[in-house]
Amino acid sequence: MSHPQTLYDKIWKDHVVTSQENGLDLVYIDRHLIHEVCTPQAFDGLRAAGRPVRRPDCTLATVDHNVPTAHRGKTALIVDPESRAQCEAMDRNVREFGISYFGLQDARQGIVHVVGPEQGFTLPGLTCVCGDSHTSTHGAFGALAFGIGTSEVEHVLATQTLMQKKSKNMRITIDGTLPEGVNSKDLALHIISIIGASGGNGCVIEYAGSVIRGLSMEARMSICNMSIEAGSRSGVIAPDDITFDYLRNRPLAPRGEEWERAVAYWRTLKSDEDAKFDVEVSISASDIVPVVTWGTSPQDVVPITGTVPDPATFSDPDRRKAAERALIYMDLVPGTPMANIRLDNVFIGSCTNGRIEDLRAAANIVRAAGADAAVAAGVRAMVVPGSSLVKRQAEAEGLDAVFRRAGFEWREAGCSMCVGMNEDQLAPGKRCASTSNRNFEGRQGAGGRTHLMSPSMAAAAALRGALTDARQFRLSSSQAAVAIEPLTPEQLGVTLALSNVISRTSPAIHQPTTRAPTSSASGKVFSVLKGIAAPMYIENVDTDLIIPKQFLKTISRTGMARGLFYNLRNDVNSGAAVDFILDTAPYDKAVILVSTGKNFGCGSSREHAAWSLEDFGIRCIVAPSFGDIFRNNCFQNCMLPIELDVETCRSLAQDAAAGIEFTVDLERQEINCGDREGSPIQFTIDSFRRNCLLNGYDNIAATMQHAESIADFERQRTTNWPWLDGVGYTSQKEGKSSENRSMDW
Ligand SMILES: CC(C)[C@H](C(=O)O)[C@@H](O)C(=O)O
Ligand code: SF4
Repeated sequence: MSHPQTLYDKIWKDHVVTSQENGLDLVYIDRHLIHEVCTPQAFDGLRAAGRPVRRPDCTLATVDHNVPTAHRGKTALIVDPESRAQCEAMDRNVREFGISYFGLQDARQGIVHVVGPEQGFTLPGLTCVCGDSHTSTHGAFGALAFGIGTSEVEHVLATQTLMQKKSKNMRITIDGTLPEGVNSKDLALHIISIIGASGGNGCVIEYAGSVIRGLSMEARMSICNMSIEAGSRSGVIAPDDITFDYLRNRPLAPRGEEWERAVAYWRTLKSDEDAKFDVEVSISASDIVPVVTWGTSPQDVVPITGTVPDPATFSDPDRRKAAERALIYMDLVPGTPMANIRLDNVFIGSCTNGRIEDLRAAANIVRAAGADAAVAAGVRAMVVPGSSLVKRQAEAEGLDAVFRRAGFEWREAGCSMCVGMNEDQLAPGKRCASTSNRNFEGRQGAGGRTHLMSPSMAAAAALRGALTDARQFRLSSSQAAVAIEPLTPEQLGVTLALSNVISRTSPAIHQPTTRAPTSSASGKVFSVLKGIAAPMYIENVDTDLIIPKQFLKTISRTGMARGLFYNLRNDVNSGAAVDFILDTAPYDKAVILVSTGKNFGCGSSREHAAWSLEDFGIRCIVAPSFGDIFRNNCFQNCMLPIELDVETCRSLAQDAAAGIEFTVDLERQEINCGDREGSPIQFTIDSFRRNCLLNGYDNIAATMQHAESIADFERQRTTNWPWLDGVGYTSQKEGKSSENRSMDW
């Protein structure tokens, strides 16, 4: 009998193109979603090396982070020049490389993680990546979906594969019944508060149990979306009839006989009864209440009926320090009842909670508050649908009217104030109730203060002008929501307004030339690094803190040192430099960073974090643990992330604080400094990564040595899962050849 397997094991096994002796696997990628922030440099890389996109039929593009939400003009009308340049780069790249694209004026445009499922691009059993950390969202379909950095985006565009190390298996089982007024966002935040923001490091989380089985697809997406905030690479939920019902007739889902075949396969995608998980967590649903965050990490969760915690009560010293810092940033005093905290802004939207069910939940609170319900005086409340189709659906149901009547702004689709890369930013010192996923320092705007919560809680907060228990607002039967007519498949594909059809073409596979691994174009290698190390004592240093959003709006890879730790180095209001270790001698020449706090580089997949450190001169980071995507991004840039236990990191930080010079020797895998000579600290790096760094290999060329195996895998894939090939949008606009047709449908 074969070894019992988890769902993750099964998907992984089905996608291994070839296994390396060093424990890494070359994994085939079925679906690649792309957006404008993390791709310009990847396309430039392809162009420079003369490489094509291998599978345009498996790639789908949209614009979301930089788009205005006040209007829907052409790309050329985007006011901010950097935002415009990123969107224009996307317009150009999709055209040049022949990729299906939902541009700014397309009726299907939206946040990449809303668009993929909406179109049936996301399916069970597949591997899905995107240069975005919340790619974990797509795991709700029983897919293995994870975020990657820009170099890996380029790798996938060129090879349709990634060299990956398999993660551990973690299962979180939620049984029982969710109490009334408690929803999937409360559940997601509750989970993170229990396992912590680094609780899922190195793992893929499978969500299981009766509560998960009872959730809608949209609720499951919200939960998988937040997996990254628990430090895990991905979340996954076994597909079932709820999944299949959601997908049936979506524009890119298989049809007819192929649908039947797909469903039969999808039904096998579940963990075997006695499969072993490396980590198991059980949660009782009845323990969960409506929650909000009080601090600057998504793990800082408290019931809305509770009070701001006192850091002195935290036994873990690092946690205590982090809490003290968070309370200063959030301008909160321990013991303050959460429901007494007044607000300036409310943001309802994002890839966590910008779907139709989220907007219905928020609108139901407004309806329940009565005909003269109104946003509290002095509060600015925005509703930003996750996609243009969600917006259209909400308008068909009259939700926009409910919001507008009460004084909410009804906007166009995009990421908006979740990250503030467009005009929608939280002003310094302002406090926002937000349905997004990150309450990091400066996340919604430099100096802004974010409280995370569910859509119903955010709507209730908008009406009261303070954090509020949404259970106060109950719909009477006469106020119950009107009958809901979902958009038809035709509307989802927008075939009436736009003459695109979905066609199954035999996939055009574009092969890059096979080359032996050569030194990377940059010529960078890593062997021995000597120099000053700077200590850092913050837990969960997120990549927003390493480099804030305004520095992601570039289309180049260079000149990013200016953005490094920008909000720690500069006063939020005046922009003037403040004391910061990296601006103080001798640390202004640091080549190594030693973090005593775990989970360094958590959060966003922005490779800009690695680029900015490197541009500053830092090529090695030592920490007790790393965010998975950040760690990979370091390797891609010939930088060395070294994981050591907390005690060793603390002791190295002491040496760093004493200004002692360090030597990091990758060949020997050891760190020497001061009087450690003779008894160096040992570390381990897997042999593949080590070789790449020592020799400065071009990873894409290394992968293309397996060109034959990749082609074999693709042939087998066409036989086993034909629905994964060649499903794409084909423009049938008359008189336009595929070369010169507009991709901005
Ligand atoms: C811009 C992108 C890299 C980023 C992410 O990876 O998450 C963004 O979506 C975010 O939410 O911070
Ligand atoms: S987390 Fe926010 S910024 Fe990132 S993809 Fe989702 S909505 Fe966009």
